[in-house]
Amino acid sequence: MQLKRTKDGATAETRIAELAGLVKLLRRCLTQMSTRTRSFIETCVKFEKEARQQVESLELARDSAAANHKRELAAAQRDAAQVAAQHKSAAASWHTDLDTYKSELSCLKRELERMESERDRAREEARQAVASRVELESMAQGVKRETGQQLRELQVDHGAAMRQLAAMQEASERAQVKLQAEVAAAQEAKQAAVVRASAVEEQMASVQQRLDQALEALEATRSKEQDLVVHHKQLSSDYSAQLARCEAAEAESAALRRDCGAAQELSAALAAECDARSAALEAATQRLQEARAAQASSSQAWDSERASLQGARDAALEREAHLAAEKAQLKSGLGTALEQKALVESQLAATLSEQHTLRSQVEAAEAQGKQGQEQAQQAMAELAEVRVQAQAEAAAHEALMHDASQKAARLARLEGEMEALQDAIGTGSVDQAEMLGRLIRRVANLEAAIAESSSQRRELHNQLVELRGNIRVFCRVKPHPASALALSADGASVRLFAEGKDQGFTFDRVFGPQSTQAQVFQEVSELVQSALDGFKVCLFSYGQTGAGKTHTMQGSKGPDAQGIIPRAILKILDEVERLKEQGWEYELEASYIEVYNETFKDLLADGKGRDAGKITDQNAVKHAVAGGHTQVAGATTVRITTTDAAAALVRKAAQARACEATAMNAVSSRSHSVFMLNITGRHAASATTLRGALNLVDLAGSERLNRSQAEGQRAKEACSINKSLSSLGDVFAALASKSAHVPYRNSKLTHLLQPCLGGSGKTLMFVNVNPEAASLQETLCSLRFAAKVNSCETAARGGAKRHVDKASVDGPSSTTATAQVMFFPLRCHFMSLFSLQ
Ligand SMILES: Nc1ncnc2c1ncn2[C@@H]1O[C@H](COP(=O)(O)OP(=O)(O)OP(=O)(O)O)[C@@H](O)[C@H]1O
Repeated sequence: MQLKRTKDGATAETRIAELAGLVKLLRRCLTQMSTRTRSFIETCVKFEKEARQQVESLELARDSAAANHKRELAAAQRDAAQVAAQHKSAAASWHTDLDTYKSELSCLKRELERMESERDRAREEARQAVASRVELESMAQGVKRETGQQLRELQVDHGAAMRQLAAMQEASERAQVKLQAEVAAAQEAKQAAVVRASAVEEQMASVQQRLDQALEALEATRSKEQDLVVHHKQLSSDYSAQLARCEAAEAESAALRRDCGAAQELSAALAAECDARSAALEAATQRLQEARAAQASSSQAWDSERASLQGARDAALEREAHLAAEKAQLKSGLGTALEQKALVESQLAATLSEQHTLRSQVEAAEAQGKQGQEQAQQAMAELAEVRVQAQAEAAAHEALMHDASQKAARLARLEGEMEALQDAIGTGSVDQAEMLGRLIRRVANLEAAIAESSSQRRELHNQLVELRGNIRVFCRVKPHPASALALSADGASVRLFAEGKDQGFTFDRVFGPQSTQAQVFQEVSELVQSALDGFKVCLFSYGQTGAGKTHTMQGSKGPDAQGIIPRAILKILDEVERLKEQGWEYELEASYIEVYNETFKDLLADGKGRDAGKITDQNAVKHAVAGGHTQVAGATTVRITTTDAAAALVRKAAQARACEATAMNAVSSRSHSVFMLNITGRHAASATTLRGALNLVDLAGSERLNRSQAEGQRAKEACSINKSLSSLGDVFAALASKSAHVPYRNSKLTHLLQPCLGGSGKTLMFVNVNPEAASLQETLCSLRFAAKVNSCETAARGGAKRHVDKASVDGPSSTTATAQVMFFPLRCHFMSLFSLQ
């Protein structure tokens, strides 16, 4: 302006002089400027020194605060855990007690019911037992009575039978004696009768003889009589004849009388004759009379004889009759005696049979008596048994009653306790409710404290991670029998002899050949946790082909051989499950991208072939503003909810990955693969949303072109790989040199990973090295590259940022705020520097 303003009439000399003046002025200005700059630089240096001191003091304060925080957090966690445990244990014990009481009560109730039913049953049984006992007793008494009666009867019967038997025996004996006597008498009588009978028979014989004689005499008499009769008849006939003759004579006498007159004369003559005749008649009459007298006398004699004979006969008959009667009597006596004997015999037999019967009866009675006795004994035994049983039952009943009363008392006591408890619960419901409310409040406070402590833990954890550095480098050495590398004992450095000198490299962690996948993941798990806490996290595996990059990232089959990707997914899913309890809801969206020849390829796309899943859009990478998620347009996004789904996704991607044979590694990955997991966590209670991302990158081999002898397509791949790796190196270099411009867009890979690589992300790089002597140069290159990355400090640009959205008016999360406050002075200082520039 001064130079432009040319004064009128100014000459060259004046203008030179003027310019000289201006130059002087400028020199003065410059001098002043340099003085001021110097002083400013000095001030800056001073200020920086102060700032450093301040930072140091702040760091100290922060450390102490962090330590305090940690201590407080630990104490709070302990307190919270203690209180939670106390609460839990108190609630659990209270619930357990209550449950125990309830179960005990229900148990006791059940037991009581059972016992009551048992008691009722026992009562019923006891009643039945008593009734049966009474019945049995009555039965026993009846039996006893009956038995006694029977016994008595039997005894009486027995006695009577015995008496009867004795009497009968006596009677039978008597009867026997009598019978014997009678028999003897009968025999005697029989003998006598026989004698008498013989005598009678003799008599009878004699009588018979006499009778016969008499009969004979009678016969004779009869014959005589007949003779007499005949004689008489003769006489009678004679008499009649004589009478006839008399009559005739009388007729003749009359005739004679007449003739007597005539015959008187003649009578006289005839008188004379009559006389003669009368005299003859008289004589005949006389004779007749005499005959008659003789007859009369003979008849008298005969009559007497007859009478005597009749009498004799009658006597004999009488005697015979008497004898017959006697005989009959004797016979009847004999028959009677025989009958009596038979009777007696039958009586005897009957008596004997009766005796036998009686004996058998007696025996039966005795047997019955014995049986009765046995029965009685049995009944007595039964009775005793029944008594014992009844006593036992009574005792059992008593015991049951006692038990029941005890249990009833226990139940009553428990019911009382229960009532008391219920009263306590009822009356203390207010206290209980208060207590419960207090407990709930305490639990809520504790949960809040836990949430707070959890967020503090996150903050502290991230501070810790930040303190360790937002770009960290781990070295992993592949196992090899002839290792050209020497690992230090501290596990943080590695040494190798190359280019004529011993060279050492220090990293955040060095994993030896023996280190396992689990140990490796253990070290990176905090970064995975950071992704869940809302950070953009990126993990690389870098190294020459065959150095173990895929092994580290992907691993192989089997739980022990699994690499970081499957383990990270597992951890995240576990954490998501665990955080659900704290009210966090997480959403996991995964993509698997391949960067091949500077072109994106969707590894989850369906279809086969070279161009399958190829993303032609050059602006496919979309970084959302305000900490949102990065998306690759056209790439498949899969929502992960289970480990199986994640495993299937990883498998699919691994199959789709472009693997081509090279001279160095038969399955060498000629592309970079990026497993992108966008994590969104929402906490409804605190209206918080976290947006984290986990990018797990398996880089292509970093070997030099000539070594892999790649040609054509392989050479193009190698160029592309080298380009993207060198771009990655450039980004790290820019970050390391705190360059204003970081060339993220120089490669697709760095562009994709920009949010993680930048100051607000967290990066971990694995440098995988093959310790074989042949790979020494490549190993040296890899280690040098890793060492450069390790020297980067992205925290100087504001540190890692947690991407938290809060619906409340609190503004950004405390973590972010802390991180910003912590680095504010430095940033201001550099900002002012940049403004001056
Ligand atoms: N730490 C290790 N322990 C055991 N085996 C290993 C280890 N590292 C690598 N390997 C084995 O070495 C071989 C090559 O490893 P890997 O495929 O992981 O190499 P890479 O670096 O991914 O190679 P490229 O870049 O060509 O894909 C594999 O068989 C793998 O199992």
